[in-house]
Formats: sequence, C-alpha cells, structure tokens
Amino acid sequence: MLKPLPPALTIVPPRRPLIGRVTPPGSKSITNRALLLAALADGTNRLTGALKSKDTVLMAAALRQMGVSVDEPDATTFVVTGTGRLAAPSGPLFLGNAGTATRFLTAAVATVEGAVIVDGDEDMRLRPIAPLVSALRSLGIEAEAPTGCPPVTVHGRGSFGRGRVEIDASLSSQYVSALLMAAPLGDGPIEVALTGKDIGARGYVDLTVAAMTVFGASVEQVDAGTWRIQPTGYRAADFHIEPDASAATYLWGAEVLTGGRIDLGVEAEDFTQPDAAAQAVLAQFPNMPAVIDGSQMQDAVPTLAVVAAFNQTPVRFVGIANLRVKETDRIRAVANELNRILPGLAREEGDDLVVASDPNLAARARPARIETYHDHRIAMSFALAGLLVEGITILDPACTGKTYPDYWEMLAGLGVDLRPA
Ligand SMILES: O=C(O)C1=C[C@@H](OP(=O)(O)O)[C@@H](O)[C@H](O)C1
Ligand SMILES: C=C(OP(=O)(O)O)C(=O)O
Repeated sequence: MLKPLPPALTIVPPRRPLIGRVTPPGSKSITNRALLLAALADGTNRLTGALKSKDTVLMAAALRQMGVSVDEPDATTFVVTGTGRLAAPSGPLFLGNAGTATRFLTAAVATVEGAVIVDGDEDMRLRPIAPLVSALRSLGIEAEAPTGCPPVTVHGRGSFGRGRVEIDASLSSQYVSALLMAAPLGDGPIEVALTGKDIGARGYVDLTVAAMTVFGASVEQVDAGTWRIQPTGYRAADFHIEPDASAATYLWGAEVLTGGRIDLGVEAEDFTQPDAAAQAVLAQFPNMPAVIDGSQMQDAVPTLAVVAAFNQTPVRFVGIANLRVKETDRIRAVANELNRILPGLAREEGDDLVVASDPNLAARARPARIETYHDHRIAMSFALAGLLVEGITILDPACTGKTYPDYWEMLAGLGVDLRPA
C-alpha cells in the first residue's frame, strides 16, 4: 500500500503499545557471506531465509557478472551454482554503498584471471579501502585505489597466493573477513594477522569463520589476532540464514518505547550476530547505562541513541569512531537530527556521542523533517522517535531498501499510521 514510497513519510504516534508478530528479514551480513562462499564452491548451493535487498541484490548481480548462476525461486531463497572459480567480468562491478559486497569482492576478485574494477556509488567512494588494497599487494596481487576508496582495480592472477598477510582493520572488520574468505583459494596455506589497534565488532569475523566452515573451509585461530587457512577451496552446501539482528534492534526499540510486545520468532540470545547484544541494553530503558560501549554492536548505535533520547538520564556512546566511515558519518548524523528534534539533545565530543536525554521529550520536541543522508539506519532509527513525538517526518524513506525494503510495511502492519508528507 505504501509502494512506491513517497519522498517523505510522517509518522503518527500510535499512543498505545505496539503488539504483534514480526519476522525480521534475513541477515545482510550472513546473506552476503553465503552468496560469495556459495559462488566460490563447485556445485549448487541453496540459501534459504536470505535477505533480498539492495545490498544483496548488488552482490548477486556482481557474481552473475562473473559467470555464477544465481536463481531466485522465491522471496527468501537464492540457488547459487558455480564452478569453484570466478570468471573475469566484462565490465566494472558496481556495488552501490554495500560495504560487505565491496570489501568482500575486492579480495575475492584477486582469484579471477584478469583485471577487475570494483566500484560503488558516491557514498561508497568516500569509504576507505586502502588497508585492504595494501594487504592484497603484500600477497603479490597487483591492486590500486588511487583515492584510498573505491574504485579499486585488482589485477587477478587466478589464485590468492600464500603466506602471511597483515591487515590493519581498525577502520573496518570487513577487511579481515574479505581476506579470510578469499584465503581458501590460495595456492598454499595463508595466515591472516591483525596489526594496529584491535578491531571493532569482532563478532563479524566470527560470523565469517562460521560461514566459511559451513562451506568446507579449514580455519584455525592461532591466537586472538591470527587465523591460518588451508587451501581447500569451498564445497557446495545448503545454508539457512538467520534473521537480521540489526533489523531486530528497531523492533526491540519500538517495544521498549511504547511498552509493547513484538514477537520476532527468535530470542535475542539465539542470534549469532553481534548486534543482538543491543537487546540487553534496550531492555534497561528508561534506565539505560550512563556509558555504552558501541564497539561490538556498531550498527545498533543509531537505534540505541534515538531510544536514549527518551531515557531518564544522559548516555555517552564510546568506542564508535568508525561510525564516521559507515554509509554516512553516523555520529554527526545522529547528533544533527536529534538536535533538530530538540536543540541541545545531543553533542559530539571527539568521537563520542553524548545524548542529553529527556524523559519529557515527547511533550517538548518540535516537529522535525529528518534528513537521512542516504543511510537506512538513520531512517529506521529516527522512525522510532516518531512513535512518541508528534510531527516526525522521515525524508527519503526508500533508503531503508539497502537492508530492509519492507520496513514501512512492517510498521504499518503493527498499526502505525504513516502519511505521505
Ligand atoms: O562484516 C559485516 O557484515 C559487517 C561489519 C560491520 O562493518 P565494519 O567492519 O566496517 O565496521 C558492520 O557495520 C556492517 O554493517 C556489516
Ligand atoms: C555499515 C553498514 O553496512 P555496510 O558496511 O555493509 O555497507 C550497515 O548496514 O549499517
């Protein structure tokens, strides 16, 4: 009923608890790992429970460009058939602003014979990839990204090499996941070792290792920062993908803000994705902690910050520096838009975000047109403010299509009145 989505949507506060059953879409992180690993396996793989959204559709399209067959028998299934090798594409791979697809493929295309250009949209072209390019070069793979961001040209030579590769992943754990997933296509064992500061969201590397294992890889964790991978290639597998934990945070947020009960069909502790940890923090609302370390649940920080605006006491978010290199600078975006709702509600302190919090916010806030900066998470998290505050309008609501195309239908299904604005 809401499709096509209007340029802006106003949320009418429901003034009652939201109660219902909602199955979040499949995990973006796991879907894009599974698509790649299936494409690198020799045979047919059935991926069920998958996410179909902009980020995964772009990954699937790029794999098709490299000779992989990707069928879509229904709304949540991909059937992927490959030969164990990616073929050289006839043109650049365009990956929009999908960090997973861009980073994972930058490493994987080194196994192609020939030059491959990995590119994205204007926002992706601002997201750093130089550390991953340097790591590829240290394996003897010619690659360049003149601006330090996409486009990247990788001169694939049919194998991922061998030996030790070091990576500074303080800006993105996706660099580590990218190297790990390409490593079984080496011509000898490969050791991936972290340098620099520890990485945020280690849980994403665990997700990578778990998915690789499903597709037959041998990954040994040598120590906290080193993994050894054998040159086994991948074997085809069927894989069921769990719901998206970052998507679940909006439902948990809606629940605590309205005092409702939304059954996701899965408990927070049953997720393997790092953002599921946000549920325990949200459950403390309206007494959320004074300091929240967002480093291990980064994509949940916009959700937590919007909910924190209604908390009894202020909340400081720490460990979130790399939110500045996500779809947009999320520290700035969240601060700007909270201040649009009530001046002084949030401020940046270095790379911390401090949310002043106001338990009477619903009464004091002003109508606000929320800028979303092409960032699905800014749109989805600020929609939560609209559940309590009169006059919240979300600009470019279609940007949720990156990971949650049915977000607005889901809210409408819970009885929330959404009006084109
Ligand atoms: O590996 C993954 O699936 C992801 C890792 C995180 O990014 P960084 O590793 O860039 O922090 C997260 O923000 C992103 O949405 C998904
Ligand atoms: C940071 C995100 O995505 P990605 O890095 O995969 O583009 C996200 O989904 O919040």
